Amino acid sequence: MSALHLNDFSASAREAIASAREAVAALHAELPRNDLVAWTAGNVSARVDLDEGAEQAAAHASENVSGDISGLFVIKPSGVSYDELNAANMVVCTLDGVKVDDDTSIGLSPSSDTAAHAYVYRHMRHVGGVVHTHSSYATSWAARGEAIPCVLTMMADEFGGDIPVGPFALIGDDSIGRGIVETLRASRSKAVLMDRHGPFTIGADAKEAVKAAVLCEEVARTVHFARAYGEPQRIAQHQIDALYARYQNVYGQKDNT
Ligand SMILES: O=C(CO)[C@@H](O)[C@@H](O)COP(=O)(O)O
Repeated sequence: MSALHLNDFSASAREAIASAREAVAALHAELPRNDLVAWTAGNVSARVDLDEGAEQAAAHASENVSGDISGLFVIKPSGVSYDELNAANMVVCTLDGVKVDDDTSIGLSPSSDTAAHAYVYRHMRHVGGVVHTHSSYATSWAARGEAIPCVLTMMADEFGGDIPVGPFALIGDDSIGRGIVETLRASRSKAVLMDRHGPFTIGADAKEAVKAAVLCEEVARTVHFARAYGEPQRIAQHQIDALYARYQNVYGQKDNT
C-alpha cells in the first residue's frame, strides 16, 4: 500500500496542516509548564478537517491508500523531549492513525497513543483536540479507579459533573480509544480517567483539550486535599446544570460583534 505524502494534498489542505502543526507544537509546551508531565509522558493532537476537494486529491494521488482519509490529525512524535518539539517534527496522520509522509518528520514515529487519539476523532466528530497526560493527582484517582465527585463549582463549570473513570485497557490498539469514547458519550465531562492509566481530555479544539487537562489536574488535587480532612459535599444536580450552562455559554469574552 503506497503511503500518502503531504504533497498529495491540495494547497489549502497543506495550509491547514501547517497551521495545526504550529498550534500543536506550541500547545505541548503547556504540559511541562503546568506540571502535567514527567519526562515525555504526555501528548496533544489536533484534528485537521479537509474539504472534499482535498480529500479527493489525496485519494486519487494514492489510489492504494485504504481507510479513512476524510480528515487528518497532527500529533507529537513519540518520546521526543518537549523542548525539541517544533512544527516541522509534528507528525501528520490519517484518521486511521497512519502517518502521512512529508519532508520534515522523516523517520519519526507518531505518539504511542496515536491509535487512541485516532479512535476518538473517528467516533466523536465534534472533537477537534485530544490530550493525554499522567498528571500526578488525576492519575492517583485513576490508580484507584475512582471518579472525582463534583464537589467544586469549577468542576460543574468545566466538566458538568463528576470526572468519570474509563476501563483498564492496554496501549497499542483501539481498546483505550474505545474506552474513552464509551465513557465520554455517557457524560458531559471533557476528561476521563482511564483506570490505572491516567487522564485523557477532549475539546472542540486542541487548546480547549489542554485547558481541560490543566483543570482536571487542578480539581483532582483540590478534592484530594479536601477529602484528607473530611467528606466534601456534592453540589446538587440542578445547581451543577446552572453552573455548567453559565460557564459554557457566558464566561469569558464572547464574540459580541
Ligand atoms: O504512557 C505512555 C506509554 O506507555 C504514553 O502515554 C506516554 O509515554 C507518552 O508517549 P509518547 O511520547 O506520546 O509516545
